[in-house]
Amino acid sequence: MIRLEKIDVTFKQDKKEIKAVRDVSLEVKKGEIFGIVGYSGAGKSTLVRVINLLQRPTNGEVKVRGTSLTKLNSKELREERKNIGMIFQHFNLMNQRTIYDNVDFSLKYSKLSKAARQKKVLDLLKLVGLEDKVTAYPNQLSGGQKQRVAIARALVNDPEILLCDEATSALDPKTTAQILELLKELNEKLNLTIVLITHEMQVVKNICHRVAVMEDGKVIEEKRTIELFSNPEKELSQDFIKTATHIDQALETILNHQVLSSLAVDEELVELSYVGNQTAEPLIADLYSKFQVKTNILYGNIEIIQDTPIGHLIVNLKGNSTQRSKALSYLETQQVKVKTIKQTKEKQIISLVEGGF
Ligand SMILES: Nc1ncnc2c1ncn2[C@@H]1O[C@H](COP(=O)(O)OP(=O)(O)OP(=O)(O)O)[C@@H](O)[C@H]1O
Repeated sequence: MIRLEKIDVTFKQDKKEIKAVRDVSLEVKKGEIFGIVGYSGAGKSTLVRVINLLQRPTNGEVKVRGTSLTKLNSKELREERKNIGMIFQHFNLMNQRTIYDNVDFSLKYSKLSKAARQKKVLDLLKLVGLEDKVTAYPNQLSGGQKQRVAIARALVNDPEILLCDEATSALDPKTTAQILELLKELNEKLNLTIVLITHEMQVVKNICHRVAVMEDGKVIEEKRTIELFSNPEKELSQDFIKTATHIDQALETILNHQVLSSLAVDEELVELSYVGNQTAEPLIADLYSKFQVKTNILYGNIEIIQDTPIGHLIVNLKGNSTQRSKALSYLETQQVKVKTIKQTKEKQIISLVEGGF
């Protein structure tokens, strides 16, 4: 549906060049929800605006349904853009007009009859759950409701593509979840292709099928969401995942907590992660029966991403170092990823004791 080929965007500012997007190639398939995630300044907004040529690339090709947008004249481009709706963080509604008029405005050049046009607007407002707000004004609506109006407006020309530029960033978590649910519904009902940019991995986790991670204008990792969550390769991706699974907060709490973080010589603090339907309990029971290693779970979290559970645990393993090492190897044979967070080196302690401490 969308193909970006070797896109560069360079801005010139006070004789300085800012390379906002560097050599990005991406493909988004029809009916897909594709996420672009990155910190502020990574180039996400610039890249998403390239898709409908709100931002012309300095180099590279933008193809939508096989058509090269950069080669179209302005009339052809206007026509092609009808196929691409867009919503923004701050909704961009016209405050002096009613909700009905805000949606209807985008049909200004449509060839629909008056009755068909009216039906279209009312149907869309119903689709986004605002049939009772037809005569209200934007400042009488909540943030979530305003975004619903913006979604209705973006869909008025029956586009196949919806671009979402930080569409939930101004909303509280509950409203964010409701808007994401609506986007998911529209994706399924209308087979709408959605490209969504965000700095929140939580958003990606909830609805994206695939995701690209951007840093410094480049796409540094791109894969299915489940794969990114189960096997993030780049450090930045790992950081993002930690914020979505809350494992970073858990670790901080544990490491700052004297009782939790102080380890005896036969203990080890370990992070375990696993994907799929296995649960941790039988494995943990195995660690005791097979290797006499006792496991104390300090934190546990299971995310369901596209119907697949992904588990993260922080555990304290207690046993002698040979037993612990065998237990960890065993976990790895069971497709559990193991990362030691903290251990007390026995040798160090022995040498301190021998040294008279
Ligand atoms: N019109 C412009 N002129 C000059 N520089 C720009 C322009 N638009 C964006 N930039 C710069 O390009 C870089 C990428 O900005 P962009 O807005 O695409 O990033 P982003 O990842 O969307 O960040 P944010 O979420 O904060 O908007 C930044 O350094 C920004 O300052």
